[in-house]
Amino acid sequence: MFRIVNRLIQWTGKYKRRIYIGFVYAFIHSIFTAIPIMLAANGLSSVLDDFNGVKALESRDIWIVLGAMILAVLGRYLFSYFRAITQESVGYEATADERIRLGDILKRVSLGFFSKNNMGELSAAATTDLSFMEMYAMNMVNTVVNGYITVIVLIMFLVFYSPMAGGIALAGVLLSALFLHLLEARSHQNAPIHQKAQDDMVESSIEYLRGMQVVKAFKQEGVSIASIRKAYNDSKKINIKIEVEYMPFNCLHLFSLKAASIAIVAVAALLTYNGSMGLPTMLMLDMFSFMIFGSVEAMNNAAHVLEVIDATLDKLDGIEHAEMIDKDGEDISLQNTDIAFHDVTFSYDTVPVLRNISFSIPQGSTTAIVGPSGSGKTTICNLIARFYDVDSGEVTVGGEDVRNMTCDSLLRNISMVFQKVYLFHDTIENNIRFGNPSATKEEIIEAAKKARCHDFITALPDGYETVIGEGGSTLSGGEKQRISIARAILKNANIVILDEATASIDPENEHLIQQAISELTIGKTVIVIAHRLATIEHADQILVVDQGQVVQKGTHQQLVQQNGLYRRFITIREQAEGWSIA
Ligand SMILES: Nc1ncnc2c1ncn2[C@@H]1O[C@H](COP(=O)(O)OP(=O)(O)OP(=O)(O)O)[C@@H](O)[C@H]1O
Repeated sequence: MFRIVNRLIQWTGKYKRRIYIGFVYAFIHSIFTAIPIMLAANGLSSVLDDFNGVKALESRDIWIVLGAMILAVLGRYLFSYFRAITQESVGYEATADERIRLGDILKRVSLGFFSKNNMGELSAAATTDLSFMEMYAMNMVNTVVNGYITVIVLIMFLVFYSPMAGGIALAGVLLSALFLHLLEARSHQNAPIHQKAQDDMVESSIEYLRGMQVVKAFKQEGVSIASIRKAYNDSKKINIKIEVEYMPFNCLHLFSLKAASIAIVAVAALLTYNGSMGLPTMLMLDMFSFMIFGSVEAMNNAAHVLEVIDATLDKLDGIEHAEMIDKDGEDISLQNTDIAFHDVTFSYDTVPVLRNISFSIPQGSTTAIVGPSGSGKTTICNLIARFYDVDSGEVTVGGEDVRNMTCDSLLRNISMVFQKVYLFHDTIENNIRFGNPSATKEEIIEAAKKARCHDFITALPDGYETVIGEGGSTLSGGEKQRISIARAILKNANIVILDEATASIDPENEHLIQQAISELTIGKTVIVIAHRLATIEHADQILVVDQGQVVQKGTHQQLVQQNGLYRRFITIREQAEGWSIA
């Protein structure tokens, strides 16, 4: 238990000093807890002396005892307050820092990390797991360390009056600690299972909500509900299993403390009966016996919670030690935006996706990448942005190997417009501002105008302040696309990577999107995964990709002369768009 508490304290990093100061306050608080009982016993002793005619009780003595008791009680609450304000907020502050740290790390790991790690697990780490830490971390430090500080201080007082009673109290605490240790061992096995059940619950809930449209369209509520129900059921089962398994240890832990209380009362009574202890001391020991273990009784709950915290810290450690793709990168300012692939080979796992690819894209030119689905077009774009690292060969931007650069310094130069637009659950203004956090409102409106979205935004009741539903669900596909282009226009990076929409958009929207893209790409180095004939035809260079290789390279005029994949591809597109090769 103390190992985990220590780990927890180390996790709080720069705040741990406040935790240690809190321990000192807890120690003083415990002394003030014992003092009123001693004073009450002293007062009672004086009353008895007066009653027995040994020494007359003076009113001054009564006032001194009463005053000291009031001061001790005030001292107790004061130090309890000091401890709380010093320690309690550490959990919230350390958790907030951890969330920011996780965000930074996740931004800098390879995208492969997200395929290898379960999304439910990652989401739970940043949400439910950290909320659990937020709520319980300091609570546990208080329960365990401050609890034992209180019990040790009270045992010391007890030993002062009766070594035997003190010995019994110590034996009770040690015995209860043994049962707690056994409970902890069980908990250690159950905590990861408990956490996995939690992660599965988060994962299936996210999956269910994400897939709601498909679920409804295919009337398959039953199928998706089955997996969510299984996750909830598993979580219920593990919680019941934990309760049942812990019951005997909980009982033994409490029994050993209660038995020690009773034994202290019995010993005190016996010593008083023998005449070796006065009545006031006996009453004081009785009072101690009822309150001494109060601070350690709740330790059984702490044992389990600490095991869950331990498993959570393991998980956070795993994320924190994830390899950052740019850990050796430097902040480099590019002199130009020429892009080149030199004999690049890449695989997501072991199966090669790109094989020995070489090409170059001069600054300011437009390159269209075409090819069948799954041929590797998106992968090429992902390598330019260094979402992954190549297996062999080299990708250079502005003559620099992208592996020499930090993600931030590389991505400063790149704007990406994805086919699948993601808008945050925030105002339209903030969604556009994402392209440049320091942009003024005027610059945002300017970008929105260029992206042809100003008119529809101002027609909304809250205009730029309109909060977009999660994933942009309150806007049409074309509107979302234009907002994402406004975001990229605002970023004003010199390289634009564009994944042209394949989904059919109505002609009016398509026209507006094309105008927005023209504004975005003026004077830039453009790489476009192209589907529209007009885009392909007007590109300065076309790369035809097939099965992970660049099989043809040239302008439209050059490639249509060749009897290759490009010609077949264009014929199919012409049929789809009703064109013919000139
Ligand atoms: N994250 C990933 N993990 C593993 N394999 C992947 C991943 N992304 C893509 N692939 C595989 O790599 C290959 C190339 O995919 P890529 O997305 O680059 O093709 P594409 O030409 O862009 O396809 P499309 O036109 O359908 O978008 C495909 O076989 C795909 O299944």
